[in-house]
Amino acid sequence: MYLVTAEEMRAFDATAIQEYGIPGIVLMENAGRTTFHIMKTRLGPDLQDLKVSVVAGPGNNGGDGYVIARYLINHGAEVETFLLSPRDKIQGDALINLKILEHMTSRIFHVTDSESMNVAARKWRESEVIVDAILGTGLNSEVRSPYRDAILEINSSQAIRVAVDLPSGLDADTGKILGCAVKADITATYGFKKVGMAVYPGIAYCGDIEVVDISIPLPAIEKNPPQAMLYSSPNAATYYGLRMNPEAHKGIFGHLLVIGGSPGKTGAPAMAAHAASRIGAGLVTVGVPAALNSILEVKLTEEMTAPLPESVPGFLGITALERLLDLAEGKRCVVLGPGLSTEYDIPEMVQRFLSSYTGWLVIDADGLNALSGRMDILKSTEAKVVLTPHPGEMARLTGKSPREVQEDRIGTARKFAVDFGVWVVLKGAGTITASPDGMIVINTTGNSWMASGGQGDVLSGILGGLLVQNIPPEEAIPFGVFLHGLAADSLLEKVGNSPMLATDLLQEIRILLGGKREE
Ligand SMILES: NC(=O)C1=CN([C@@H]2O[C@H](COP(=O)(O)OP(=O)(O)OC[C@H]3O[C@@H](n4cnc5c(N)ncnc54)[C@H](O)[C@@H]3O)[C@@H](O)[C@H]2O)[C@@H](O)CC1
Ligand SMILES: [K+]
Repeated sequence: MYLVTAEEMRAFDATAIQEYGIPGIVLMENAGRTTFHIMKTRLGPDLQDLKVSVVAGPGNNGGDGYVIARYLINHGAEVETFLLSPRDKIQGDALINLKILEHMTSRIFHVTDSESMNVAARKWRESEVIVDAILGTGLNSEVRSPYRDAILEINSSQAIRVAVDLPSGLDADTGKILGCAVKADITATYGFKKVGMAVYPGIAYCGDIEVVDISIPLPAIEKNPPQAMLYSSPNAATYYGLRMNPEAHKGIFGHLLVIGGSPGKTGAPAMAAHAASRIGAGLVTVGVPAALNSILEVKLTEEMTAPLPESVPGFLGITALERLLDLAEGKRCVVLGPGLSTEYDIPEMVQRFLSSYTGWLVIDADGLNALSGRMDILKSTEAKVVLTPHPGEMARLTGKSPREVQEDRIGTARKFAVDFGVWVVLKGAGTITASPDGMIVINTTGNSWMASGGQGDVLSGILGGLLVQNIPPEEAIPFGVFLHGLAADSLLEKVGNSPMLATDLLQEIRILLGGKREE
C-alpha cells in the first residue's frame, strides 16, 4: 500500500484539478461524502438524533468537515458545527461548502475567545461523536491556539472521535506530534494513507484507518508513484518456487560468508549463519578468529567455518584481510559484523574490506560501529551495501541523537541511503527500509518481545541468506524484515506473552515459509 507525504498529496490534488480537469470541489465532495458513509457504516445505520459536533479549522480540512456536516444533517443527525477561525479567512471550496451549510442550519458556532471556547468544550463533552476537521496536510509547525486548546478539549471528551484526513496535530510526513494531536478512534484519509500515519507515534493517534478514494486519476499515480510503501501480506512462497525444480542443487542458492565473532560473542555469527541456512542459503561459511574456531565448530552443524589469522588471539584484524578477501571471492553476499567487536585494528580491517569487495554486503552491529567517522568509504566502495542499524547505531552513523533519529525515522533513513548510495534498514517498531533511490518501505510486523539479544544477528543472516539467493534487493530486504517480524507475531499468537529467544524465530520462519500452520 502506497504512503504519501503532504507534498505528494498536494501534487496529486493539483494534477487532478489542473491536468485532468476534476474541480477541487468534486474532490472535496468525494472526501466528505465517503467519510459520511464510513461513519454511517460504523455508527449507524440509524443516525437519527445522533449528537455530532463538527469542529472545523481554516483550510480545506475544515471544508471536508462542512460536507460531512451536510450529509449528517440530511440523515437526521443532530449536528453542530464549530468554526475555530474567523469566517472571513475561509475561502475557496471550503467557503462554498460553508455557505451551503449556512443555508441549511443555524447551528454554526464561532469560537472566537476563551469564553466561546468554554461553551464549545461543554457541547463537545455532551456529543456522541466529534468530527475533527481542524487541520490536515496543511499543518506546517507546532499547533497554535486556538487549535491547540480545541484539540486538548476534544481529547478530554468521551465522544467517538472521527479524524478528517488525519488527526489534527499529526505531522503527515514524519508521524511526529506537533505539540498535541487529536486521539482519533477512526481516521478517514484521502487518496492515500499519509506516511506519518504509518510510523510511531502518529500511528497510535489514528485509530482505525480507512483510505478513501477521492478519484485521483490512476494515470497520474502511475506517472509519479509515491516514494513510500507499507509492506504487508506478501506471498512468501513466491520466492521458493525455484526449489520445486527437481534439478535444483545447492549451488543455485548461493554461498554466504558471515564474518564476525570475538571472545564472549560467538553466538552472534552462529545465529546469523543459522538464520541464513533457514531462509534457504545454499551454503554458509563463517569466517572467525582462529582461536574461536573450535567453539563455532561445535555450535554449527550445517554451516562451515573458516579459521582466520588473528592480530590478537580471539580477534580479527588486518592480518585476516587477505584471507577474508580470498574467502569472499565468488560469494554473492557477505554478512559483516555479528559479534565482531571494534577492538584493535578491526575498524581498519572493515574499511579495507569495503574498498576491495564488490558483491552484496550486509553490515550489522560492530561492522557499523567500525564505520563511524569513516563514512566516505561507503561512497567509494563498489560493494552493494545494506546497513542494518538500530536507532542508536543510526545516531552514531549520522551524528544525530537517538531521539532525533526516532523523531524522523523515515527522513533520516532516506537521506542516509540516498547520500551514501546504500540500503538502510532502520530497525525498531515499524522497521524502515530505505533504498539508494530514496524509496521507503515501512514494515508492519513484529512486536516488543523482539527487543532481545540476538534478534539483529538473526535479521542480518536472513537478509544475507535472501540476497545470496539472487532475490532482487527491493524484494529481498523488505521481505526479510517482514518475515522476521511475522515469525515473532506468529509465535506470540501461539505461545502468548512470554520471552522470545532470537533462535525461537527460526523454526517459526520454517513453518511460515512452508505455508502450513502447526495444529
Ligand atoms: N483539493 C484539495 O487540495 C483537497 C484537499 N482536501 C483536504 O484539504 C486538506 C488540506 O487543506 P489545506 O491545504 O487548506 O490545509 P489544512 O486545512 O490542513 O490547514 C491549513 C490551515 O491551517 C493553518 N495552519 C497551518 N499550520 C498551523 C499551525 N501550526 N497552527 C495553526 N494553524 C496552522 C494555515 O494557516 C492554513 O490556514 C487535506 O488534509 C484534506 O483534508 C480534500 O478536501 C480533498 C481535496
Ligand atoms: K483533521
